[in-house]
Amino acid sequence: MDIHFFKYQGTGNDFIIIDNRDGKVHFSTEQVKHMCDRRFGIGADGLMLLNTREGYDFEMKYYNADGRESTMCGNGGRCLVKFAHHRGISRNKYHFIAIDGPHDATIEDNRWVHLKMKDVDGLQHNYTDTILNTGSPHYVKPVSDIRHYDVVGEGKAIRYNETYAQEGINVNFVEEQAKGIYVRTYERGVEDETLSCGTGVTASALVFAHNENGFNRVEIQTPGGRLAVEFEKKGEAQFENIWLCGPANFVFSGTINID
Ligand SMILES: N[C@@H](CCC[C@H](N)C(=O)O)C(=O)O
Repeated sequence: MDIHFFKYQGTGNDFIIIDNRDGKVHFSTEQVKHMCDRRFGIGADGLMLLNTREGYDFEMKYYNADGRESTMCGNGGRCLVKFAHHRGISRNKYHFIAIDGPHDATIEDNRWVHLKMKDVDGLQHNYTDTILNTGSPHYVKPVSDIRHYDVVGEGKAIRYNETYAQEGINVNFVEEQAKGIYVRTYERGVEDETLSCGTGVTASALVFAHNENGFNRVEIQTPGGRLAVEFEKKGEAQFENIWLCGPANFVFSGTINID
């Protein structure tokens, strides 16, 4: 079977996207894993289907590079909005459905995509570390000298410890900078460091705000580029009106045979 695909990236978190508005595509875990493979396939951190859904502009279906359907992907959501726009779904404000519920999004000056994330209520603490869910589960750990930090080794140790081994967790390492925070993420389902993780930088920004009262916009630097997270802090561990903002770009398109 030949599959026509589009490749997008948001701050270096890269995705294969397929327009499945005719509902013809149903992939197995092995097929998704093969397409995401960087040597034998197209190469990507994840794959998304743009499906139709009554009452919404579209439905987002997301798979990790390991081939399994997963929870919300923030950078993926931003890329899918740009893709929808490029495919002629033109809106001032997009309203789509993902696995964690409805999302709104806008495209600013044809460049940055602003994506509204689900409300967050409840942070768990483990000494200086914080665990929270921003659509996907995240572990946030403050570190120093982040550019030389062993993200893969330390990320794996947390992701595979006995608390998280079964369900998995994404692990974010965060260092405060003169302006905002620097975040590096070990991603579940990719089982490696990615250049950026949208739900991860959202989680890190909320933790940063949680520790440092008063912020409502956090500037974020990741290895793949710059993002920002805006939000309203409603209570000690309650956040609403959370927006993940950053670039999302088309890279290339093509056809792959997956027989
Ligand atoms: N890259 C993503 C997160 C994708 C889901 C994650 N790997 C998981 O399984 O929880 C993002 O930008 O949020």
